[in-house]
Amino acid sequence: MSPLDGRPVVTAAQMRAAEQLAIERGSSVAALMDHVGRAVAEVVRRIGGGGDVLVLCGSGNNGGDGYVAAAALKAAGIAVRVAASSPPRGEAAIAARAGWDGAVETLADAAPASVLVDALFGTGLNRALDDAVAAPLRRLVEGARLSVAVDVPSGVQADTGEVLGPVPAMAVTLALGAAKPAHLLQPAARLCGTVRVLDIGVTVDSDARVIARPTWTRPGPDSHKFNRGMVAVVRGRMAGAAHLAATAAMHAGAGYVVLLGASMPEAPYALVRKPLTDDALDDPRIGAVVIGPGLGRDEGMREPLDQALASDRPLVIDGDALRLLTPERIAARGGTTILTPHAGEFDALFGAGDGSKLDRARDAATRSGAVVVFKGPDTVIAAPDGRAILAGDANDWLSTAGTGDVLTGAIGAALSSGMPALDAAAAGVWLHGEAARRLGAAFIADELAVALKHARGML
Ligand SMILES: NC(=O)C1=CN([C@@H]2O[C@H](COP(=O)(O)OP(=O)(O)OC[C@H]3O[C@@H](n4cnc5c(N)ncnc54)[C@H](OP(=O)(O)O)[C@@H]3O)[C@@H](O)[C@H]2O)[C@@H](O)CC1
Ligand SMILES: Nc1ncnc2c1ncn2[C@@H]1O[C@H](COP(=O)(O)OP(=O)(O)O)[C@@H](O)[C@H]1O
Ligand SMILES: [K+]
Repeated sequence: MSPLDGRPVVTAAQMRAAEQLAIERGSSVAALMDHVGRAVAEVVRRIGGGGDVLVLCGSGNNGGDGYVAAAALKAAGIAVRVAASSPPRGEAAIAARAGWDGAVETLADAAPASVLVDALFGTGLNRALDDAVAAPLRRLVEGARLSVAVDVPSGVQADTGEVLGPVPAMAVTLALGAAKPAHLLQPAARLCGTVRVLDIGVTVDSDARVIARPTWTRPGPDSHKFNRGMVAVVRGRMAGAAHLAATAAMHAGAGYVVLLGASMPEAPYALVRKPLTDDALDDPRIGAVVIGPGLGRDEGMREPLDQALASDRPLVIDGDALRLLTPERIAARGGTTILTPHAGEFDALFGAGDGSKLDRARDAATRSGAVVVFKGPDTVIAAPDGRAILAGDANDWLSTAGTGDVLTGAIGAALSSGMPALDAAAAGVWLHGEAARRLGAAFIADELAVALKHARGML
């Protein structure tokens, strides 16, 4: 469990609005900066192991935080130096600089220290780092035993997770007041190291949150196979993919899983096999229909897809099925739908588009009226009402064939248990991520499908 779990995720503009509200209620930029700088100093003192500290300060308020932190560290008896990229500009940052009574070195001349604090640029970064900043930053991070970024690593675009230039990876990032998208979205998230949210005395709220351990009830004395959740998986051209999704649904805890479009009994015998008929899809006990894994993109596959869309059952649509649809067609369906595209499927369905992965997922959810699980090394789950859930730090070993099919099955199991669509999508993503974390390295999708049961057992 990460300390970020369930925390709000805010953009730079939302953070500025929250800060503005705090200011209207009697605080000031200077007071907030003082609070932040002292809080940063306290963390650096605790994790710095008594080593000497070098604080790098930029021209904006991020730099202001750095000057306050340096003064507080010095007052606490720590050996600390400051180097700046350029002089402070805003009123609060100028006042913070005035509160630092030591020398200010240039970045080019500064020697490394055992602890580096990066307070060059935060949410105000508006262009790539110059070489004159990027090169010394890299040298000083490489020369430090521990590197700590204030708010975001300098060079990272807080809202989009883009990395503007050759930005070095930090060991720790202290997110001020709330997580920002860059703490979860790649490629920036990898450069943040361990992220901790520092309380800065500002109340933030957001309709975007970090994924958290789901609430997913365990079977009880009243449970039977149908009320645990019944999942129907539609088989297509590549039977293995539907099989993986079905196995995943079973190990995610569904009570009854049926593979539609298959008839011969074969192991696992717990998986029921039936022909795909309208009747089979309209079984009112079905809590989720899963279609798409290995379906095939040829015209012949439109018929089973049409059958699934016409059913009034909650639907999880993945893989090839996404290539045969349009957002308008999905929206016209009504009812509960979850889409699980990877980047290629997303672009094909919704267009390449601008904006962050979070913006694009939200836009896709609005257009399709569906919950969209935009997968990848980071996963963004968005609902048509604007709510979003971000999952970072996935196990990169998930980048192997069939793991998406496993995710689809896990989401199907959660949806069939009666969870609302956004919660079900998040529960599936969490379970999938946790199973992958437990498996470690070089696992295959078949093992991942089985390992879901260990993650499910934790809930
Ligand atoms: N608001 C508040 O109440 C509080 C905010 N807080 C803190 O403030 C941070 C946000 O501060 P901020 O908005 O001043 O922006 P910041 O990230 O310091 O840098 C912007 C400056 O850098 C410049 N610049 C940009 N890109 C550049 C580049 N590549 N290379 C070179 N220069 C570049 C740009 O100037 P320009 O050159 O564009 O005129 C601008 O002057 C936030 O992350 C948090 O740490 C806390 O103290 C709590 C209270
Ligand atoms: N580094 C990574 N690269 C690609 N996918 C990743 C990575 N880390 C995690 N994943 C996850 O692995 C799964 C891959 O799904 P997908 O691309 O649909 O595979 P398949 O179609 O073979 O089943 C998704 O859940 C995705 O979020
Ligand atoms: K920074």
